[in-house]
Amino acid sequence: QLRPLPAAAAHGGLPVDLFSLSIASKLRTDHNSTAKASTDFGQMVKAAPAAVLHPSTPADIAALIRSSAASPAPFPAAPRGQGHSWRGQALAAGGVVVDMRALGRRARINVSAAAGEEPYVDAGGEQLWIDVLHAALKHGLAPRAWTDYLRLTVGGTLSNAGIGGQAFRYGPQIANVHELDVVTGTGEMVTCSRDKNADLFFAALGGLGQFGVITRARIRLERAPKRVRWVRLAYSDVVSFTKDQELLISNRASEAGFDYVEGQVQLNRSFAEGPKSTPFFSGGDMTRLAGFASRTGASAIYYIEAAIKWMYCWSLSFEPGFVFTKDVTYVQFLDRVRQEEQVLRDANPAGIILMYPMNKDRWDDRMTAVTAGGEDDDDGVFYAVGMLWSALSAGDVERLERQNEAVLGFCDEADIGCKQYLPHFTSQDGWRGHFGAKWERLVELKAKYDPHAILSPGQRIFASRAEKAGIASS
Ligand SMILES: Cc1cc2nc3c(=O)[nH]c(=O)nc-3n(C[C@H](O)[C@H](O)[C@H](O)COP(=O)(O)OP(=O)(O)OC[C@H]3O[C@@H](n4cnc5c(N)ncnc54)[C@H](O)[C@@H]3O)c2cc1C
Repeated sequence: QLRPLPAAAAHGGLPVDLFSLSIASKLRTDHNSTAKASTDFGQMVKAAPAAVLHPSTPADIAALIRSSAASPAPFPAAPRGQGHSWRGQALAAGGVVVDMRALGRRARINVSAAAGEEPYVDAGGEQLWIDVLHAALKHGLAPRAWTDYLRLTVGGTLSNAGIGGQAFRYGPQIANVHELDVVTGTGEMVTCSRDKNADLFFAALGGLGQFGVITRARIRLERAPKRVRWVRLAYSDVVSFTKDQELLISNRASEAGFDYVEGQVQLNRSFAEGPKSTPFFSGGDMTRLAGFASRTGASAIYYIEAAIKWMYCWSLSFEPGFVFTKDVTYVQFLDRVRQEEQVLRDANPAGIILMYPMNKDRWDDRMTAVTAGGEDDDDGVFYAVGMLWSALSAGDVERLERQNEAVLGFCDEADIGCKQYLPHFTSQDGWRGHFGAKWERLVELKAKYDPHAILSPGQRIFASRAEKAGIASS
């Protein structure tokens, strides 16, 4: 059952004059359109917008936002990419959801591969990473930093960070962007980069949609390998597993050809409950792994997943005989989660745990995204741990939420410097703690670029003027 998003629909509805603007024909108010924009991938919350905008150009988005900003009661507006959020981050209760994918009906991916110049791609914020990949590959090129799953939009992942197994080496996707076009919360269309309107550039990258709508990103490209060797190494103890992960992300190893390093934890019991084979592991491999798990009595089997351009001999401590390799095309490798997703959906497992080792120095601290660990951490390594649970039956959501809270509570008590990726808080104190030293700057930039708190209200970081008035009068 979907829960209504609390405290979000406090303003007085859309001003009628919005429908007299040039964008009127692009606003949909029918039930189908608003219902689709009322929830997201997580299906845990719902909040209906009054209308959905199908923009043809970034100027349409600017017109919408200007109209809100000029109204005596500004209404919320949220860009929606693929809606692959799960806490209502792309919803706009009573306001307008901007269906970014409508922009992509025009070809908005342009690759620049002039001889002697560093190649890049200009991609619309609404474009899917899989389409960016295919466009770049026509020139033998590809972006360097990926999410594991490619059917997410450029604007959606750049608003968070965009992490995957390449981040230890190249940083998250936000660290691989040269320039952005952004429509701010005052309806201005601004081009920004490290040298031009730099405060907006750094704010928007990892900015949870709070400072502007990203309508174009210039993304760094490099020559794409045709094939890669995809490797999985199995471990029965977590200490050897993490020691080897950290060895593989060290400079020495990455210079030796490792482009991608990720970890996966498979709970012992899931050998009985999970799929009998996967696109990577054959039925025979799974039987051997299940035997290994039961022989060692380990509560979990840990895999390092890596991609290398050539086979490399290294003093790793994986279980002898438990190295699995596959030679695949680069596209098969990057798009591997697509196939695995189907298998996992059919097998209906309760979830998977991923562990990505990261080098902190590949993250640019001027950007809004925050990372775990303190400045005094000597080794500069932190882990992104993804606990991807699915609720399969009634009561599961509450149970899983309690489980997540317990994990966060444990990290707190054990003083493990931990930050949420794709964060969710119900109070501003929670957000203040999340952003830490960046919070005051964030408040200043919000006042500059979205003074009426119009944008992406589903993140629930800043209250709109109407909400503040509601809070004051209640
Ligand atoms: C199956 C699945 C796999 C995933 N895999 C990964 C992964 O490997 N790595 C990773 O880092 N993350 C991953 N994620 C998380 C994902 O990156 C985020 O949920 C991301 O926001 C999804 O992009 P989207 O296009 O669906 O964004 P939406 O859910 O549509 O939007 C997310 C937020 O960004 C805002 N927004 C959307 N578009 C723009 C824009 N153009 N400009 C400014 N703000 C915008 C929205 O208003 C909202 O607040 C995954 C999520 C799912 C469901």
